[in-house]
Amino acid sequence: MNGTLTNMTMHTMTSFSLLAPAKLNLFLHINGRREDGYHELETLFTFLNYGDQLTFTLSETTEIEVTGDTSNIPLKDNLIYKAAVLLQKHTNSLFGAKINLTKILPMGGGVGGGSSDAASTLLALNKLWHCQLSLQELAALGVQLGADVPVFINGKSALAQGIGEKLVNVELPSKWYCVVHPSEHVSTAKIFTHPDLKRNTPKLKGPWQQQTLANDCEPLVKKLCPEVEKTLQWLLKYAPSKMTGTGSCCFVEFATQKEAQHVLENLPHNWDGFIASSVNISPAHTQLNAIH
Ligand SMILES: C[C@@](CO)(OP(=O)(O)O)[C@H](O)COP(=O)(O)OP(=O)(O)OC[C@H]1O[C@@H](n2ccc(N)nc2=O)[C@H](O)[C@@H]1O
Ligand SMILES: Nc1ncnc2c1ncn2[C@@H]1O[C@H](COP(=O)(O)OP(=O)(O)O)[C@@H](O)[C@H]1O
Repeated sequence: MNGTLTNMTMHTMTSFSLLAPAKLNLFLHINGRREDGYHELETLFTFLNYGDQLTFTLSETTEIEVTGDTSNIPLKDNLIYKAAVLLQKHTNSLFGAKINLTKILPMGGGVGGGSSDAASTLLALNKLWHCQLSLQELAALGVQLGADVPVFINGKSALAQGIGEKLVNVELPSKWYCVVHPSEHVSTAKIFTHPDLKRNTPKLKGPWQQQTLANDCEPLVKKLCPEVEKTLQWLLKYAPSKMTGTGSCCFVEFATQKEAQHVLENLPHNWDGFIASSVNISPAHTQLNAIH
């Protein structure tokens, strides 16, 4: 077969799917409030092999269409749509896209669902529209959509500072997590603007592995959301329990899937939950690298 480039039809992908993985904050320290009202953080991000499913199809018009589990979010407020429009304007792209969302992650759960959707949209359309922006350029766009969009664009477990955009990659051992979502939505903005939030934790001195670590949002969220307090208490029967981000999701960590599954099987009926293993490389990046 004559394999020279000139005789080959370049098969460019015009439709593919990407995961928008969940993230966990294995600890979250708040060092202080900045001039712009955002907070200086020190937090450890890892990804889970579990998340929303997004399908992207190239369209010859400039229209951006979002279908599927858009629930009650107006199109203009959907972070998927906002990400697509942001990239389209930034690159003066003449293409559009049809994007379908299968929502798996709880909204406002502290697992980064909306931010991850936005990041996977930027990563996918960068490839679909042949924009060829670097990850740094995409992260600089992404941070305009949310403070934890950059970590999903970067796609590696990371120690983060700044508002969550200054990243140092880390290698963590893979673990199994049981993540529980008490039926309460916690607004990230409400927690960060609350007067009782602990926001004076000093920066870590030395390796994080040798320090006392916590989620500084936990005491306030436990006070405001009794269901979160109950969830953390209930999970303690199995392992040390933590809340991720500003909540409301809480999690316990195990070495094996069997242990995580056991907790899930005993979950009280009014709580949702899932189990997943952690990965240092975002599954969205793994999938993207397999698309030619
Ligand atoms: C707290 C973290 C920890 O990973 O995750 P979640 O709990 O949201 O999952 C993130 O920093 C959240 O990132 P994200 O959810 O994108 O927040 P954004 O939409 O950017 O910000 C929502 C609001 O939270 C506050 N905010 C957020 C991040 C930050 N470093 N300081 C802040 O003060 C601001 O009041 C902002 O208006
Ligand atoms: N595609 C989306 N998926 C989830 N949330 C979205 C989306 N688009 C906009 N949002 C809004 O973003 C907010 C935060 O979403 P999310 O990132 O899931 O929270 P968290 O970071 O706490 O996990 C939600 O209140 C929701 O209204």
